[in-house]
Amino acid sequence: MPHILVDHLRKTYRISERDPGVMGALRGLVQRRHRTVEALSGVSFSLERGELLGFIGPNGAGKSTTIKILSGILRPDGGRVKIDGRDPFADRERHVARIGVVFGQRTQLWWDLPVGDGFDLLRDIYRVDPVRYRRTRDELVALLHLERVLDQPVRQLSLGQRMRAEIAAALLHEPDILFLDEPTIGLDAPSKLAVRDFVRRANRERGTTVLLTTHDMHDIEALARRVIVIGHGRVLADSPVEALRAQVMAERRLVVDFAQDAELPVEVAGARVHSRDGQTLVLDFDPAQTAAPALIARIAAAHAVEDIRLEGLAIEAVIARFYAMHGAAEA
Ligand SMILES: Nc1ncnc2c1ncn2[C@@H]1O[C@H](COP(=O)(O)OP(=O)(O)OP(=O)(O)O)[C@@H](O)[C@H]1O
Repeated sequence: MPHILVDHLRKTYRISERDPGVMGALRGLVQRRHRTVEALSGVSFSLERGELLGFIGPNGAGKSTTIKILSGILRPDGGRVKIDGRDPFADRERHVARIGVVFGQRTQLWWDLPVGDGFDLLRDIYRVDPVRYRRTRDELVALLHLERVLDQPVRQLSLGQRMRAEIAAALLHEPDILFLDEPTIGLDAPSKLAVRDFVRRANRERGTTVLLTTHDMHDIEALARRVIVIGHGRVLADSPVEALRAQVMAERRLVVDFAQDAELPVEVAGARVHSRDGQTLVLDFDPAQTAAPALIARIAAAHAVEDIRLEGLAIEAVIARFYAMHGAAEA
């Protein structure tokens, strides 16, 4: 059985609605109206031990709902989840002992307590053996550079310091699985790099299974080999990052800088003119139809050229195209 099995997961939220204004509020006291939002409409996937999965999708796609169900916080309305053979909601107590969860937007530490005291409380909550705890804590403190913040209350930390403390807190009990919901949100570049580096190491060196949701495609490029794209509560794609790129991106792009006095061609055989700006021409072409070396040679032979470069498409653009192809706009 896979480490994590998610089978036709469904979740619907019920939202109470009222008409605007005082009359609406009064009417709402007597008669409540409800609307339902289908957050997950049959999500299925599985993960083997030690995988690192990027879980992406536009706002409102159902990513956080999935993580809340996988971490035993929410009960699904339909479908099945098995993690290490356990049902996360029904078997919550044993389940939480084996997982670590980080929600980028929320803290699991105690706002007014110094970081180190919060760690000690978690040791007691998870009943971690004191010797193991000291070893793991010291290791995490060193790896995440937390030495200087251990005595500081959480509310005084910068966002980057807090996020590093949150990640340490999620790992103090040495879980096999880490759920990270937007762990790099709002962080500056060095803090993002530190978080990514740490997550990569936890996955590679400890074999921790990681499920990561993010809107930062650099996180995906740096960490995930496999991605699941979800939109409108459904899995739209489940594939290696490279396969997703290839599927969406049949075309490649060639940028040609012509010499100062050269006249730019109106058309180029085998390519489509995407744009022109001064002496620069941007061409799109299908590599299955036109070989890049032949195209470059043809242009260089016919024109005075200063520079030619082939561009890969940034993962952001790949994902944006993918959403557009599947009509997966923001919910
Ligand atoms: N507690 C809730 N009550 C009502 N509706 C909710 C609740 N939580 C989520 N939803 C709705 O369920 C849908 C899925 O939300 P979810 O938070 O899982 O999406 P997401 O992919 O994590 O989005 P984001 O990228 O914006 O964090 C959305 O339409 C959202 O408005």
